[in-house]
Amino acid sequence: MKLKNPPVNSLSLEMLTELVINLEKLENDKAVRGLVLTSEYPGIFSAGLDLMEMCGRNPAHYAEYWKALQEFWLKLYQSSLVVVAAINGASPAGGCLMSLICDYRILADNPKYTIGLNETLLGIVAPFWFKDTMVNTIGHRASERALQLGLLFPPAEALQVGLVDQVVPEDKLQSTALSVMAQWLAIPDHARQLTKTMMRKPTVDHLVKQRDADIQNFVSFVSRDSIQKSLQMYLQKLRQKKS
Ligand SMILES: CCCCCCCCCCCC/C=C/CC(=O)SCCNC(=O)CCNC(=O)[C@H](O)C(C)(C)COP(=O)(O)OP(=O)(O)OC[C@H]1O[C@@H](n2cnc3c(N)ncnc32)[C@H](O)[C@@H]1OP(=O)(O)O
Repeated sequence: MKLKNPPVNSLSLEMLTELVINLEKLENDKAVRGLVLTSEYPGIFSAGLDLMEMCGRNPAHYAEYWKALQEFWLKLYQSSLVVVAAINGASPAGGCLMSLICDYRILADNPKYTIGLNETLLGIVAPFWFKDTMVNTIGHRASERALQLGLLFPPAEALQVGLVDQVVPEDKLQSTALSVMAQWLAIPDHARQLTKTMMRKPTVDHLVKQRDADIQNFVSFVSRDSIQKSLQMYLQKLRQKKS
């Protein structure tokens, strides 16, 4: 599955909705057992959540957006398919989250392709289920440091901390993803799927139990004037970077 939402594959409401529909289709197709997630645009895997969905909108929109993000996370995290992320570009915040919910992550070796949950740099806070997903991957101490500092790791550091499973030359990314997929598909589906469910259930239950409260938290947090100002300033900085 190729992410395709120019210019930076930000996770807009429309993109999240399409991703969920496509995932459902693949899950229901008996001929499909695995999925490689990559970007149509080498250089950018995904810029994460679409900041335009979080700026200057009304509470009903924020609630709808957050619910769609939760839905996407729940679908992909619980997918019965083998999901391999072939990360061919920068992967900040929601882009990193999307990689973390796959079963295996391969990052192309390019110093520009940084990955991490950098929310604090925007003056916002990674919600508990982003944090849980990261802790499940790299452990508590490394997550605490990475989350507080909003670290974006270049490939060698991402590998060292365990945020990705493999770093490979850019031209070997897709072939490596296919050989990793073959290795995972050699395991009987039912045994692998039950194991995945068992490993992920506590994290899934944590969100499912608090879904509505989490939406309310997001809506009231993002509606604050101070948060709106931080997000606007961040967007301005991104735009000024060009000039
Ligand atoms: C008690 C505690 C209570 C806690 C309650 C918690 C409640 C929840 C809190 C809220 C949590 C919200 C979580 C958010 C997670 C996120 O994902 S936020 C998004 C973070 N993303 C980023 O920081 C990435 C920003 N982008 C970049 O760094 C770069 O764009 C790039 C490296 C991806 C690509 O660089 P480059 O190729 O040079 O492109 P640019 O010129 O920078 O960008 C082109 C174009 O795209 C726009 N853009 C970039 N990113 C985004 C984005 N994420 N959303 C929307 N738009 C984006 C950028 O502004 C440019 O636009 P223009 O062409 O200038 O118009």
